[in-house]
Amino acid sequence: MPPARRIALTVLGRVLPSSKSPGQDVQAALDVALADSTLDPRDRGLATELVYGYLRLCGRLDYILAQFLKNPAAVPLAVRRILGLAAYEILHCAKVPAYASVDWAVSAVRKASGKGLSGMANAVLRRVAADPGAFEEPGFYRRDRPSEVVYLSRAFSCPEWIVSLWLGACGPDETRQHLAAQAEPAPLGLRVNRARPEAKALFDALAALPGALYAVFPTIAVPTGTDFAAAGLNLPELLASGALSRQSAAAQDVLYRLGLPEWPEPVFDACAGRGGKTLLIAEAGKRVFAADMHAPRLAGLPREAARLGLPPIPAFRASATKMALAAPAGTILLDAPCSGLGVLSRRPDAKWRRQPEDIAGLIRLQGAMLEAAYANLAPGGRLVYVTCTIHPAENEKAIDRLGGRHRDLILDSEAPAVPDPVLGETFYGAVLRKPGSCRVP
Ligand SMILES: C[S@@+](CC[C@H](N)C(=O)[O-])C[C@H]1O[C@@H](n2cnc3c(N)ncnc32)[C@H](O)[C@@H]1O
Repeated sequence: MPPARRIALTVLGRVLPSSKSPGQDVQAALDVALADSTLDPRDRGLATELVYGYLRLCGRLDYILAQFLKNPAAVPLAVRRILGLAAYEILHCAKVPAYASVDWAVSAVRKASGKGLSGMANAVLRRVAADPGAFEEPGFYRRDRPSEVVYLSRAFSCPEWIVSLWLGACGPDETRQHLAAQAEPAPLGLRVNRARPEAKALFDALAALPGALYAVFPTIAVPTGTDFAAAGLNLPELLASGALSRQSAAAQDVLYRLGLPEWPEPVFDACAGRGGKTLLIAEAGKRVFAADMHAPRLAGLPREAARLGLPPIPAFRASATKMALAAPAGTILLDAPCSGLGVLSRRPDAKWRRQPEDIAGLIRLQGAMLEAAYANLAPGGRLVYVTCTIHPAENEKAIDRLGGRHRDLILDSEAPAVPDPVLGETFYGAVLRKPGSCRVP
């Protein structure tokens, strides 16, 4: 089997949940598989595209293939995955000729399960390749007159429980926008290091890239696959020198929508993870310190601060549910662990790995964090709550519950979890205030 497909199938086997495993995080599984391999850069790119593309669309691909199989349930899982990956290539990888996808997949099926199924694989994939336009027709997914939830789930490759949740929470129009966004690749988000003197010139050059989707200083979004070299920009060098960082544009945008420049200092980023938002806040000229429950996630922060030419950022391991700040913070940022349903275009594994029963535990954790943060907030201080999900119980209702317990809490502003057709990702945020005036040093 060609190496990029072999790696992609191995990674998918580790990421998608099974009776034996809840499935691994896609980027972690891909990093391990690529580190073990000797793939050239082109094949690494292809393996990455196949893994992410398949995860985005596998619900829809399974449905398509099932229409051409006599008894889909009888086809072994390994064979279904090979067919699904080849169907993804045929329908979505313009650079790979369909005959090449059919060839490798038929040989792989023969190797995995014998000659009988390879004939079936050949026939099915040729039928998929014969009329790709048929799968763009809504009627293809409605032949048996399914419910709206089942139809949307098939056509947009999204589990039924998420479709139902969104229909109930935001109605049919917004649901379709969220569904369309999660079925497309997320753009490449970039953050210009505004602490650098050349920041404005670099921003202007990036904003002028053909196809640039979003450019509001210091944030840029461009389609994946944008040719930076053609515009005279050396992306690896700009990243290595600290002039630029990769960061989802929607993740940056939510902080500005929540009034970042006005947040009182110092800012305590209590769920800093690898420090994406911590570093943005530091680049914006704010004093910031950071914590996370998982120490290894914080390990790269000193290196990142040095890359960006920032002073060292104090960081420590701590649970935000047991916050005990020695000195009060002007702003406490809770970029809370959540179900991630707003960033499925970037993390498509989450829709297959998350289960509806996970939500109750997340709501409890978010509630405990909000409670602890509010208790640690100085009078006049801000509590900024952010999630990357589209789930009212983790968003507005989490704030309502906190407000129900603390009648003095003031809701300063809110960034609702509405669809973003340009950036393809949805964040929620709220800025809460404790009465009084902020007198933090
Ligand atoms: C949404 S991610 C943060 C992403 C990060 N702020 C960024 O911009 O890159 C949520 C983070 O919460 C952390 N976390 C989970 N439970 C926690 C807890 N009880 N206390 C503090 N952090 C926690 C996770 O380790 C994870 O890094």
